[in-house]
Amino acid sequence: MNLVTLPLETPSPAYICPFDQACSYLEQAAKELRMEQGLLEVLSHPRKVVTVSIPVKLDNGQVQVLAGHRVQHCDVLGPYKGGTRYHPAVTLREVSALAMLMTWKCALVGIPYGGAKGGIALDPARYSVGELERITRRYTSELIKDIGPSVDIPAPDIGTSAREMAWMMDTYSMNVGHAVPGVVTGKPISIGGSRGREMATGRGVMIIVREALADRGKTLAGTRVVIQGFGNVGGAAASLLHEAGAVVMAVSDVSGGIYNPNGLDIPALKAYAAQNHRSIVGFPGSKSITNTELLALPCDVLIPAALENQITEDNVHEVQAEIVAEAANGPVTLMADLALEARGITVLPDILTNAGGVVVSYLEWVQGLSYVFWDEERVNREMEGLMVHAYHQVTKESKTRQVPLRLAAYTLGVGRVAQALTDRGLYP
Ligand SMILES: NC(=O)C1=CN([C@@H]2O[C@H](COP(=O)(O)OP(=O)(O)OC[C@H]3O[C@@H](n4cnc5c(N)ncnc54)[C@H](OP(=O)(O)O)[C@@H]3O)[C@@H](O)[C@H]2O)C=CC1
Ligand SMILES: O=C(O)CCC(=O)C(=O)O
Repeated sequence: MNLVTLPLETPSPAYICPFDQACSYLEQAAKELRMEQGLLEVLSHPRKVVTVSIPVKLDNGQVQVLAGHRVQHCDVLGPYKGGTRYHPAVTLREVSALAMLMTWKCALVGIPYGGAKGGIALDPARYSVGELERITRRYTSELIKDIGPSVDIPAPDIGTSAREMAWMMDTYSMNVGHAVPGVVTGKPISIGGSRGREMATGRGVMIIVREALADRGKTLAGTRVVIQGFGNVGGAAASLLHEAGAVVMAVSDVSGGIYNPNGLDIPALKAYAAQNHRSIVGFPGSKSITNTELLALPCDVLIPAALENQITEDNVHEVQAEIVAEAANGPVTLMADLALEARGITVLPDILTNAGGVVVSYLEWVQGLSYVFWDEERVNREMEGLMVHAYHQVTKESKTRQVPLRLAAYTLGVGRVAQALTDRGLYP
């Protein structure tokens, strides 16, 4: 069998490779499942890796060539599914790690998808809207044979939103000659997007945190929460937790954090951020803090909702939370994960905690394929049902196997994919 092997990157001394970490978690699950070595080998490699050059004419007339990736990890359960990231730190190994997480995430929550992820190494803040549109359209054209509603379905991730999904859908549709809403999810409602998708990942985070608190005999009301990241996921989680009575004491974006021990007025903060070019620093009644200080604040629930590798061996001893809820993908490193466990701090793993986004993407795809669109209340109800069910399966698995929640989530997700591979005869 010819397996795709990823090129090595030149690491800085502090570099923690997300793909190596993803493989380590897979290996732990494989050991727990007593998986055969050959099957582990298959699951450790993405099925397909596409890297494209994206030439773009900038507004000043110069031409720049960007690198774009789409990694398809495994499609045994259904079409590949996963977001598209625009961020300067995007690399092929990062995208490959995120694609692998998507495979386990979809299997864990029981939706018929495989895992994929895409990304372009760029800082969207440095490009005009016109430039971003040209970049997105060219990236989509380059991937035209690799995506499609029954092949691979992109969605938003860091640095992208409904706007980019509309450009992707339009470019794909122009190429095939008719409208194909199902080629992306997270698109605007006017072209077949789902009600509830924009808030879905944050809503899922709120639901999982609520369930974890309930297991401890607690409720969201009065729970002290700290959130790193105030974008699609962190912003929605902050709003919904605030609405549910939690005290959101601190939030941050790339420029830094703000803190008020009595709780931030999240609706007022959103209005302030919208007027202030989306930055939150300087919000009246709050104290400015760094992202490093934010992660060390005493609180009940710490929610990293920005990038990977934020809680590491270097700062894990500073964490003063009872629960760390991974809203971002991979925000806690492998070593930090072990240290948190040793200190009795519960980690709600990313493949469970942030799955609300892909669940509503699935509901969007189902609505589009059936040409029947639901109200937001129904979308939220269906999503909540799947998330709560997955949470209880993970906690049960954790008790049965006597393993932390992450390993329990992995054994469920990886186990289902391995079973499907075996049943389909793809792994004789
Ligand atoms: N969107 C989705 O549906 C899903 C997203 N996720 C994951 O959630 C995470 C966040 O994604 P999303 O909210 O969509 O992305 P966004 O681009 O909408 O928001 C990212 C947020 O993180 C902030 N940020 C960026 N860099 C840093 C940093 N170094 N320190 C602190 N904050 C920083 C950004 O600040 P600023 O705005 O100032 O740049 C912004 O507030 C990612 O890990 C993503 O993979 C997981 C599941 C689904
Ligand atoms: O909604 C989707 O399809 C993908 C969401 C995503 O990228 C993620 O869960 O990390």
